[in-house]
Amino acid sequence: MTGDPPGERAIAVAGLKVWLEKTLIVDGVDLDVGPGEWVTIIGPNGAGKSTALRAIGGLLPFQGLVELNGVAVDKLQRRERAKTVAIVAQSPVVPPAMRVFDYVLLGRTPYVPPLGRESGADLAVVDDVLGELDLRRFAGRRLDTLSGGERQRVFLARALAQGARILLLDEPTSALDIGHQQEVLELVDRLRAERGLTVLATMHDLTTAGEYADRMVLLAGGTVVAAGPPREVLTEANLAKHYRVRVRVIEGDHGPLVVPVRAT
Ligand SMILES: Nc1ncnc2c1ncn2[C@@H]1O[C@H](COP(=O)(O)OP(=O)(O)OP(=O)(O)O)[C@@H](O)[C@H]1O
Repeated sequence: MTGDPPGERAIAVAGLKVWLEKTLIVDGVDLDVGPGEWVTIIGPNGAGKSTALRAIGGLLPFQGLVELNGVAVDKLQRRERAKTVAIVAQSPVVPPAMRVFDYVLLGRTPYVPPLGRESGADLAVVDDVLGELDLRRFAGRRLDTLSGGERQRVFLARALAQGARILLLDEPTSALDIGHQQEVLELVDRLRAERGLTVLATMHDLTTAGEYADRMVLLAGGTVVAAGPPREVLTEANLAKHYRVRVRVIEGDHGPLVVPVRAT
């Protein structure tokens, strides 16, 4: 249950084009994500996944339509946008000496009045989020003393403290071992259910991506070349064509298992 009106789309993208340094990187992408849904964008290196995600989050200029909860992202003021959508970047730049609590508190910036300070309510939100993500014991620790998995949870905590219902995750598990990958993805999935979050992610591990996504979008050369439930996207033919690899796709308990096989 998300509390959203039925039939609404949390994210609607049509004809999205993004140029970087005069090069067309995202070339006419269409995609929709329903409230409470988890959609994952996959595709080979350089396909344009991060660029598309950043444009959808309003961080890059683009051509085409991007609506978040029915409002064009480029029409949202910065603060309103931050209350609507939270982005966890692939490798967020963090001040290394900053303490975990202060970093997560940055998520409350859109709620702090100009020239004002965070309220007691903001501090309480941060404390709640730290509790929910099992991070209270790290509240006073410097960010540069955390392990990769702990740091990834802190990035998520900051995004959650923002109070946005749409979460954009750019390779949320790339630096993590399989145990921590699972931990972070389970956490996102639980929060999605409990808070009615909508998730649009990019991921490289195809089997894991397929286990958590309701639907997938395969991007290659800046365009959508396949979209649908994991079973329809993660096919041997699609992966051979767009990743130039030989794989076996085996039916697993929670979706297709993608196993690379030697060419010779
Ligand atoms: N500032 C830039 N100027 C020109 N080209 C850029 C710029 N930034 C990125 N690119 C190019 O845009 C293309 C898409 O990059 P993007 O990071 O969106 O791909 P990706 O699918 O997320 O890749 P990866 O899986 O490697 O993270 C790449 O070829 C990259 O070199």
